[in-house]
Amino acid sequence: MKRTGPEVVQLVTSAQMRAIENAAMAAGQATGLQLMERAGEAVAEAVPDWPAPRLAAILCGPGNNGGDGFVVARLLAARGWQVQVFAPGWEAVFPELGPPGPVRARQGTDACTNARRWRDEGGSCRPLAALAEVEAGRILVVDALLGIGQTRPCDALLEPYWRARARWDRAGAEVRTLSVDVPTGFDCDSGAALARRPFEADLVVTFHSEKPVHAHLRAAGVAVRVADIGLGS
Ligand SMILES: NC(=O)C1=CN([C@@H]2O[C@H](COP(=O)(O)OP(=O)(O)OC[C@H]3O[C@@H](n4cnc5c(N)ncnc54)[C@H](OP(=O)(O)O)[C@@H]3O)[C@@H](O)[C@H]2O)[C@@H](O)CC1
Ligand SMILES: [K+]
Repeated sequence: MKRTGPEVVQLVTSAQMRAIENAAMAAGQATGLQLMERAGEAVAEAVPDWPAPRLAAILCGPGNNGGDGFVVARLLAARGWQVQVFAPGWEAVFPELGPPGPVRARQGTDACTNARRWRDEGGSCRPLAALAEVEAGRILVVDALLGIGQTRPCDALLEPYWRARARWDRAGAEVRTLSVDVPTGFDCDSGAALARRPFEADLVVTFHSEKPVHAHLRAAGVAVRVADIGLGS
């Protein structure tokens, strides 16, 4: 019997990932918007085809990780999913979110372009606190709150999710969880927790290469999928 050694995975840090993306964009290989679209497509492809009724609760943060989430929202809605987007910091694009809070999305980004596209195609957003109103049923939670850009504690962003999750679990809801790139609450490069209770993903879809955090997650039994978004090897 042929013996095989442990799988060797090439890990890429957040800074290396940004350099790879910037080099591809500078070389005209892809625009940031195209990379974001491919990232969102890869996540949407990883979503299981659940029978209806099924709700995708998509949590979109203020940066480009949130931008990936808006792409996923659009693609899942086109696939017939009921979609609700919860988007802290996006009050400038979605007035229904009410007055601005402490988290603010930056304007003029690729994430902003995708937030506007979601709005222009008829999508709306709700504040994170409204997660508590989601009826317990078959729920897919897509965590696009924070990705490789997270460097500081984020308990305030996760608290509404954990409160809603406790209620869903008590009511016997069928909940699955998917994180875009990096589960919210983890430092990408050290794998250290940035929250008392980081997001717990059944599946993480990351792009181009695994980052150090993914080795920690895989060791803990989390499924990690690496998607090719056309950045070369
Ligand atoms: N072309 C590309 O680059 C591609 C990127 N892609 C995707 O982009 C992701 C990286 O995007 P990113 O760099 O915008 O970082 P991200 O993780 O969204 O967070 C930064 C934002 O969050 C904020 N923030 C941070 N901590 C916070 C906290 N505790 N609580 C509250 N807010 C907090 C922070 O705010 P600030 O620090 O400015 O106050 C900033 O606004 C990457 O993971 C991948 O998913 C793909 O589409 C492929 C192409
Ligand atoms: K995430």
